[in-house]
Amino acid sequence: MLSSISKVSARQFSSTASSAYKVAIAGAAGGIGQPLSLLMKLNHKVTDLALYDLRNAPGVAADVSHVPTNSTVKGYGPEDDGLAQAFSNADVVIIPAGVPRKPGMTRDDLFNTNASIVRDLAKAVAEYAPNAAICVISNPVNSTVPIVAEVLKSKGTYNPKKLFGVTTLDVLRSSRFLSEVVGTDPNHEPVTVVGGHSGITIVPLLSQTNHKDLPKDKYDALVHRIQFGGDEVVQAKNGAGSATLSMAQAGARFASSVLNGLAGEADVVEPTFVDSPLFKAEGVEFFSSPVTLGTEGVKKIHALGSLSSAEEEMVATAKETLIKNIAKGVEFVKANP
Ligand SMILES: NC(=O)C1=CN([C@@H]2O[C@H](COP(=O)(O)OP(=O)(O)OC[C@H]3O[C@@H](n4cnc5c(N)ncnc54)[C@H](O)[C@@H]3O)[C@@H](O)[C@H]2O)C=CC1
Ligand SMILES: O=C([O-])CC(=O)C(=O)O
Repeated sequence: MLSSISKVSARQFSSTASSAYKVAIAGAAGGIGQPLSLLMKLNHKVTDLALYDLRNAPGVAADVSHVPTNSTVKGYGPEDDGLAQAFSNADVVIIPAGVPRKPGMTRDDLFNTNASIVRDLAKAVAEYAPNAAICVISNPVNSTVPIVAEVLKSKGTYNPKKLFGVTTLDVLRSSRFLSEVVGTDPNHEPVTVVGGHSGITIVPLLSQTNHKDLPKDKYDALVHRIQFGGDEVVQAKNGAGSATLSMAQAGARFASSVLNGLAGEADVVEPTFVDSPLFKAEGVEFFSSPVTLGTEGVKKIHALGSLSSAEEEMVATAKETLIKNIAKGVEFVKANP
């Protein structure tokens, strides 16, 4: 029997439903964008792949287009209404556009540059692809997702069921790092990760795995590694950027799950950062938890389930930070519409 992770991986490239989708990627020539474009080219549900970037998207498109799957690939730059052409009629828009971290920076340090990039791309989605499911990769995700929501609200096209912050890399890392600690196959170690996508807002629910009794030192080190896994890559790349290849796999898995949901497949569940009722009463407008994906986007937002006391504490801390990160995004759009 396939484990849940294997099932998700097997479905990433499959075409079980009769479906034909246009996927647009903004930032397609970047470190994430290029391998993500390749992985989306391998997805048989994608029939039209539109690659947009400020530079070099036509080159990436020409390259990827030689892969023999049943889709057309076109690359667009900002000239000749390229953004309109790339986004128009897209079913899914994936946004990895923006600058990555260098050593010593937090994701929040990217806000000043990436906020306006994401705001402007959100305006284009509102205009050219108002029905698209939007997958936001650009950091800081805890703020860029509220930025997109705020722009879409101002344009009257906000659909909370179709806006997703991509937190899948935290899920992949959790499986991998847990399997390293316990000496198992990561394919058999699904881990639910909730909260947000930065440091202490990343909360892995290890008490819901088969390894809830890890010794405290191992547990603490594992949680820290999951929360700060991004830093490991930033430091190893030593100024040349952050995670790109593992992020491309995470982004492709998430976007493929969105497509599987749109195609009507059953039981497609991924943790993702969405407009969520879970802690709205406490002022937390967006929160990541497992979400069932369906034909209209979000079908069901799942509650967190039972938590250990350590997890309860981490969720409480995450909520405090998230409230601030979300407000920062909302205020940015209000001040800079
Ligand atoms: N959500 C997550 O888990 C993760 C998010 N990230 C974030 O993804 C973003 C991209 O990272 P990389 O691909 O490594 O960066 P990169 O610098 O290699 O690529 C970014 C691309 O975006 C393009 N770009 C910039 N402004 C644009 C605009 N207005 N329209 C279209 N394209 C534009 C650039 O030309 C470049 O090709 C960063 O913000 C990074 O922090 C990275 C890893 C994981
Ligand atoms: O660490 C970063 O800046 C990139 C990122 O979000 C990750 O790798 O999780």
